[in-house]
Amino acid sequence: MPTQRPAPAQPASPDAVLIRRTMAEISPVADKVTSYFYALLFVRHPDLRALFPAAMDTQRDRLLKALLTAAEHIDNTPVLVEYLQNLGRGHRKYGTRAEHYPAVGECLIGALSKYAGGVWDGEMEAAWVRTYTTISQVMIDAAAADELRAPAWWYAEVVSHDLRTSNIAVVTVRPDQPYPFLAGQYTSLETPWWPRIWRHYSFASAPRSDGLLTFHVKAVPAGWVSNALVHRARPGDIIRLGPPAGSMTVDHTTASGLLCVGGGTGIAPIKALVEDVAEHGERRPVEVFYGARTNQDLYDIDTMLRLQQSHPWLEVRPVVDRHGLLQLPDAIREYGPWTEYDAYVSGPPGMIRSGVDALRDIGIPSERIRHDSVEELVATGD
Ligand SMILES: NC(=O)C1=CN([C@@H]2O[C@H](COP(=O)(O)OP(=O)(O)OC[C@H]3O[C@@H](n4cnc5c(N)ncnc54)[C@H](O)[C@@H]3O)[C@@H](O)[C@H]2O)C=CC1
Repeated sequence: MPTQRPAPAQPASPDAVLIRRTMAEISPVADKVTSYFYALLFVRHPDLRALFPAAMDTQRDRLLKALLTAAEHIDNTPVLVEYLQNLGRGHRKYGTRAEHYPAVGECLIGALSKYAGGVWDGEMEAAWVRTYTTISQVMIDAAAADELRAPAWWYAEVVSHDLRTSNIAVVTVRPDQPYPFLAGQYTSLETPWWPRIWRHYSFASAPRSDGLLTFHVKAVPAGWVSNALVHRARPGDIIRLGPPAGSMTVDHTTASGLLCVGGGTGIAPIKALVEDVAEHGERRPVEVFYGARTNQDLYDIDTMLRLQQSHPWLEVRPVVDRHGLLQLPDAIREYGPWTEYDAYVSGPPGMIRSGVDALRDIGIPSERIRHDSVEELVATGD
């Protein structure tokens, strides 16, 4: 998930125009395109079925969505290349190999040509072939480069499980081999109970000398992985981890302050960023706004206040919603000025959206606002 970048000023390329025309045509029938795409893929290439989860409903449209997002933003090269490299590296854990890409491309084009029949012609097909070839080559190259330096996945043993509220757990694991990452990044995680279903979680601590990794997990309704991690996982269980990803990391080349906004379990990477600044001993001002729906939802406030006690440069402000009214963006506006700060925003998508708007309104330029969330970021870079 790249951080935000300004949109390129150039007009759309001819291929991008054709790609977008296809997208406009298929958007009312996107579900049908997805079903047909997977049907084609599994009928023509039954060996690929084993790379996907037994029940396809939860991530049925993830592959197609990622492909279409990438295709749509084909002109926004820096954002796209970073996104695709990440995607290519991340695909190693599924067992994806270079020879699988043409099969997927052929079924993608098969599904698009069927449902975009009204506008589909040779020129459009050629645009998709070129675009898909570029996308897959970036992913294949990134995976090949990663193979030389990192495993496709890590096993990790749960060493502690701390149920903080009825639906939030702090889970600590020990990877089977060194796991290099940066504070502010996230990983993908698979539990033994739902094979091949992977979910993203941020590291809740900066890298530690004992090599342990901690995650904050909230069980969400119908969240298979999150419910298993909160209600079922126990010390001794073995999970799998994908590679680290994300660029919401601290820029140690500047001395600017950090304005951190964390909502709910989105506080996890913010805590890691605070520890990172502490370890670098830079004494930069760090202001944390920690938002939650209720007092009880501030499940990590004790840790954050302890950090504040040990670090005079750190200010932690809990912000609890009032009568169901969301408070976080307003709270940021009340303080400041923030012109000398870099901003870090982490939490639910709606909070990121309104948080980023609030930060821009008070004069923080987009390039100084960092947050995770692939689709939104690619979209704002549009
Ligand atoms: N577990 C992890 O490592 C990480 C989780 N996340 C994401 O953080 C989210 C956490 O969810 P919950 O704890 O259930 O959060 P929540 O729904 O309880 O909300 C947390 C805070 O965000 C505010 N908020 C929510 N929606 C808002 C909106 N539309 N506009 C303004 N403010 C809004 C709330 O007022 C509250 O202060 C999830 O979406 C998760 O994917 C993000 C980064 C890391």
